[in-house]
Amino acid sequence: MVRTHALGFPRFGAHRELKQAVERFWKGDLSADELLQAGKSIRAAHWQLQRQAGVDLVAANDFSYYDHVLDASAMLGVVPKRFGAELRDGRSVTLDDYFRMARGRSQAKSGSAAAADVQPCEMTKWFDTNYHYIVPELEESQTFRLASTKVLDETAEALQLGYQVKPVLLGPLTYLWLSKPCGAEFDRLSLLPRVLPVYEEVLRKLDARAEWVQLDEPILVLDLPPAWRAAFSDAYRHLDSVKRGHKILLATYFGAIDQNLDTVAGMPVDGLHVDVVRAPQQLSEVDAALPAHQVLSLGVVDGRNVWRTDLQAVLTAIEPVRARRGERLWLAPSCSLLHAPVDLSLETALDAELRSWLAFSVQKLEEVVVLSRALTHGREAVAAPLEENAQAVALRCKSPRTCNPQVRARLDGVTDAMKARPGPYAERRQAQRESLRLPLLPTTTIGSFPQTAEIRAARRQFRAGKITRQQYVEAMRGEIERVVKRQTELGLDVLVHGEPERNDMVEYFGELLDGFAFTQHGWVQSYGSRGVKPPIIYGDVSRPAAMTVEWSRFAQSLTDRPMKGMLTGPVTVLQWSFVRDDQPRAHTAFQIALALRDEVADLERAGIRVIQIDEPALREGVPLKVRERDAYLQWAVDAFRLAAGVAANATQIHTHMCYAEFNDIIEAIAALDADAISIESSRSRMELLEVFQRFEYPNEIGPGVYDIHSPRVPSVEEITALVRAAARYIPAERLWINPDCGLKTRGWPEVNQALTNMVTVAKQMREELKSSQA
Ligand code: MET
Ligand SMILES: [Zn+2]
Repeated sequence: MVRTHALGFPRFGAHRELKQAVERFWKGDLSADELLQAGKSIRAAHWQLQRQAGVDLVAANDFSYYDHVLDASAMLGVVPKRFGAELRDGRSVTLDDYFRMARGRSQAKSGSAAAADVQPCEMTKWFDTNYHYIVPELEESQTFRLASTKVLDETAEALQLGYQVKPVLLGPLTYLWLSKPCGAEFDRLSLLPRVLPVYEEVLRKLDARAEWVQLDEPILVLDLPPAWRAAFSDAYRHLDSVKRGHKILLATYFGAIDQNLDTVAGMPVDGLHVDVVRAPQQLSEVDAALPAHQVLSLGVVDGRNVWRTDLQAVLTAIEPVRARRGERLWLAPSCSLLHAPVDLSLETALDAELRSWLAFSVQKLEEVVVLSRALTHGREAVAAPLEENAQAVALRCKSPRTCNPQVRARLDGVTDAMKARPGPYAERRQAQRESLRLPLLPTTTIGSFPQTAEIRAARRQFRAGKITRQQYVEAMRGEIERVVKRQTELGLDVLVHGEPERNDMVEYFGELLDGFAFTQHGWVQSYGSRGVKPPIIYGDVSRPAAMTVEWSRFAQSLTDRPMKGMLTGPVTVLQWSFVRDDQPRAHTAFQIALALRDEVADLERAGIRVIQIDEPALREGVPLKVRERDAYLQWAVDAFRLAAGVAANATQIHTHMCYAEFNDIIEAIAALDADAISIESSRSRMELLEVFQRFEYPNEIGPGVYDIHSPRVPSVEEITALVRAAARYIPAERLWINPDCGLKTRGWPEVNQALTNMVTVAKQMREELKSSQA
């Protein structure tokens, strides 16, 4: 028999039951007991779904009330000082401690410590996914102790319900790698000997009926420093020597093990899981290197995307492995299904053809089970499902809906000249000065203004057919008028229309482009209780009609000041969607770029003189492997340039980036050749300034001076200090003053105050500069 298992299942629930429960708990509408009860029934439901799909081993401890890395911190007793000293020695981490670390507060019981605000732990992206984890903060003198029994409890729970269960833990090396030092830098690897005893204790206490324990070490697909590689062997040798009865499955995913293979193959673990969707080339290598007595678990179904697997192709690739390895071959999705929606059968609005191309978590597990039966009993044993699968795969391949000959022809005709503006920056700058007549240190915002309850209500009513399109458009125009008037009163220099008509910066464009589909329930967790519903790009992308021009034209008609057109860039649209897997990502990015290029041209024709193309996701697309980075940056930059290249010299192209550190890709950012960039900096101020010290950014730049992730209003003094600091590295003639990001999540009172302060600073500094020049 070829065993099947899941590395992890989505936690949210198909109807986001967990999100609702957790948020009600935070509000105080649910007690801790009720929340725990909700968690229990969600876990039971998910195990049930896995069993129904036919999987042999279900996962436990893949569930989380917020984040699995935070769960690991709780297990190891890693609680930074500011969350309470008494936690350091002795007591277990409670639900309140846990949520305070995650978000600065727990339940809103007024007056209690749980409600008091404290600086939460930082959040950052989990490898190259859109999932954000809570970064562990470690001290050089850090001690560890078993401070949460979650993994033991959830394993017991699954056993009690009669499941064959495989508890999942974040591995010790990956845990240390993902952490950051609190305070001075030190070698996190030095903490390994202190972490291991807690893992040891967990292994000792885990119910022996859970035969296999999965330890996730995704850092094994990174280019690891030699010391880390060496530490792996030591750590796992140690765990192997202390474990009693359990077997360890070491799980890697998101890429090839590459140069870490020698290390991995020599480790005394009982099994290894590898991702052969992202890295099919490693299959034969790993199979050859791994000793025959070890289990090889192959991740053959894409855990990161929504397409059905070509089952026959997979079988052809893995049948030889089965012949060699026998019972010691296992099958699973490539990684945890955390990154995939739950169940396709809930999608009743998708057309039948498109649906037949897709597989969500439940369907992916069913695919794994069919593959296992084919290997165990021969392909004939599953002839019907294989045939049905082959037909769907073939139909998708042939479907005219995936291929638009005009788009392909246009892509073939793209020239280098199309990826460059007509003139160099110096020439453009001159032309733009004459056309825009902006003051020194111009002020602007990033695009969105608060999405008020009225705006959201109007959109809901329109979608539900309760108001007409005309009424909806009138409501949005009213909002645009208000926002333009407000900006004029505030004295901003380059205005925006406020994006009231956009629910989401990618969805808005996806809905207006051909080649995109949308789901009703295709949620994936983004962080904590937040989810996103990424569009599905299934076909060649084209733009049937202008997408933003009427809104921008209307907004510009209300003012003499320049109105910024506002587009989402090709790489961001790509990154935040489920992308087709039947052509290179770069091709899809270029198709989106061509559609945006037409939009840029149309905006220009409509009299828009400043156009911003947002690329907040440019950084997160950077591949995990160093050797793949240049190729990515090349096409990502090219896609942006293809979209922007059509603009005349006098049209000012802006871009915007946030959500990440940009130090290591600053050259690529400069290569975008945008006339101006606004970039998040108020949270990572020092780092950004360091970059400017090292690298002279050639065009105009607006480092954010207002942290829009917080309700705090920055004072005139704070903003002044930030602008002065930036002016040390960037000549004032090339400096803009703007917030970190869009204002859509903020409230009007704070926005009014913060922007008033921002404009005050700009005016004061202009006077200062004038008198110093005089
Ligand atoms: C995540 S970047 C957001 C940019 C967008 N223009 C906005 O202002 O909301
Ligand atoms: Zn942003």
